[in-house]
Amino acid sequence: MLYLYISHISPAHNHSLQSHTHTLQPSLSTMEWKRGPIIGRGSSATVSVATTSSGDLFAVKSTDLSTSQFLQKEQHFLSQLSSKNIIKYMGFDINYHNNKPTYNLFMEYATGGTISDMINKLGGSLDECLIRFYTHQVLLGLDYLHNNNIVHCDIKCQNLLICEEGVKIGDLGCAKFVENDVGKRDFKFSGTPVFMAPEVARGEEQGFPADVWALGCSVIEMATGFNAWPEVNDPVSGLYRIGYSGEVPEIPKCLPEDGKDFLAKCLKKDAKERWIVKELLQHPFVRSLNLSCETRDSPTSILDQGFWESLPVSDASPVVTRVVGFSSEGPVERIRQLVEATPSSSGLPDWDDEDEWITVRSNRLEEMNVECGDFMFSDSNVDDVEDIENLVVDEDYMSLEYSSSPRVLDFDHIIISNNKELFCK
Ligand SMILES: Nc1ncnc2c1ncn2[C@@H]1O[C@H](COP(=O)(O)OP(=O)(O)OP(=O)(O)O)[C@@H](O)[C@H]1O
Repeated sequence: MLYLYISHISPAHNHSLQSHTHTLQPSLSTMEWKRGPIIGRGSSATVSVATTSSGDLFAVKSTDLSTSQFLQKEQHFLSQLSSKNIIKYMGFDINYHNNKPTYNLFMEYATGGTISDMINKLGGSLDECLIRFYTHQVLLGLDYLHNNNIVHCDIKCQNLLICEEGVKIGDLGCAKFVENDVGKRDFKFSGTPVFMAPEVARGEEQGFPADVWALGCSVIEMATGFNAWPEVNDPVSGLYRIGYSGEVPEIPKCLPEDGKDFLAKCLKKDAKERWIVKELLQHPFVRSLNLSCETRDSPTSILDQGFWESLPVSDASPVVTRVVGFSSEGPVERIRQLVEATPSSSGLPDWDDEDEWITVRSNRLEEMNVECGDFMFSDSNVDDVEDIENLVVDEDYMSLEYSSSPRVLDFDHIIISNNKELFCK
């Protein structure tokens, strides 16, 4: 395995948590933890890998306390859920980061990144078998949520996380209990415009069928590498088109017949005609998974070693962003409000300005050699690393090959993922 994370923690910026710890889970509430490199950014928060003092990795999703309503909502939902297809909750706390009160949500670290990352890694689209497999896993997660009366409201490949046991649904910041909307004229709706179902774009309702539509859009992204409405450039015209044009997204020709049929069932314009998750779980597209895929040589299972190689850190802001609105205004005013609710106005801190982290992923550092106490990098992109104190590496790093002229670096503290400390200067 080839993950490599280097955190650059100068003594002045060492944010082990001592203050305001309110975690629900004793495992993290009583332990210090250390924030590592940023592994993802969304419109409402920044996600970093983190490590406990015993070297266990987890993910921490953080934002300013003052703008943490989505994160607190996510905590509320995640803390009540337990499913192998929903990202596992591990607690939360509030601490000071850059002298600002910061809300941190702890969850399991999805070592494989997101399905979006996987699409990029595999050259812009996924193999048919992988699509079947991932779709099945997402359906299982949705089935669990819907059985618990929860609509996710923001299903998209960027929120589908690849863990060792399979795909798990993440980012429950937009989720809601469905009965809360019954009879309300001013229900809140949220999500990402190009994944929104027509009834959501029109501000009518956002129930279980909206998650099914978004799953259909996600399958299109898995198959083509593009969102379901590739010609849509801005959310205003996008929401008009989705809500009022009567069009449905184009079904990718590259999908097999059962895949096309599956999508047709997900992308019914009329929410009442759309198949529900339980029906889709019986659809041949996901039912035939084992028959058609098990014997293939290609890496169709996420358990294949190759799939666990490092994925690039997602630097780009999301292509399409989360929006929130109310249905009581007319569509024009509502859509205008949605556009104004883009990340730049979300209050998300500019974590780019932080200087305490250097993020290095293994795909930039494959040429590396390890000697006792020293690490050598041949990657000229690694700059300003003299003060690195802490290195977290997964197993097997010793087998990495080194070539070309290396730079030699010293580290004070080295941890590998099986919790053994190897070398200390
Ligand atoms: N548990 C995790 N393990 C690994 N990576 C994660 C995890 N959670 C989130 N990420 C990464 O961080 C990114 C942002 O996370 P998330 O979507 O939860 O943030 P957000 O602010 O709620 O985003 P959105 O723009 O959808 O509202 C994800 O796309 C993913 O790349």
